[in-house]
Amino acid sequence: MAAAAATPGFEHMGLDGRLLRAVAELGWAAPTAIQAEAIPLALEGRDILARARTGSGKTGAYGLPLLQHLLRRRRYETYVQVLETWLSAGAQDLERWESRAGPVLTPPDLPTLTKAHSSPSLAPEPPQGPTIRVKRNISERRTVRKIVPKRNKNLL
Ligand SMILES: Nc1ncnc2c1ncn2[C@@H]1O[C@H](COP(=O)(O)OP(=O)(O)OP(=O)(O)O)[C@@H](O)[C@H]1O
Repeated sequence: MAAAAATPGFEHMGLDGRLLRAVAELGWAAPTAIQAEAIPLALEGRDILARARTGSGKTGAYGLPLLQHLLRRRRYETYVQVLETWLSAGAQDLERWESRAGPVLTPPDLPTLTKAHSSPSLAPEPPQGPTIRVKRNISERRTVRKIVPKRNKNLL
């Protein structure tokens, strides 16, 4: 698709660097006419009704702003969306679901959502080691902790 004559490059549109790299990899040196008009307006959040002939680059005209919007979404929104997808899919096994969705959710050159391990595990508790009792002396201003192994509990 030929770019519009004298059209500034994609880099002047405020597109995310990752999209600029993708566009360069596609060999798109400059936006087509419909892209040059539509992308800046779409990035501003304006509603657009556009018409251009087939093969004129309309897909990029709406696709690039759409991708930019998705890339800029806050992590929390993405997290909620991932959870909703997971729940609606009815997957029983989070690990299996992640192994399927992981490559889609976190392409190698995008910032990743790291998995948190703070939730309680459903796996049976591992055998406990020696019991350690903690005694706090709350009568003092500073909390004093005494850690006394069970075998020395007679010291308490
Ligand atoms: N800025 C650009 N520079 C060079 N090539 C481009 C550019 N934008 C799109 N193209 C290429 O032009 C071709 C046609 O683009 P595209 O399919 O987006 O057009 P379209 O207007 O959406 O077509 P249709 O009306 O058939 O849906 C594709 O091969 C696409 O990769």
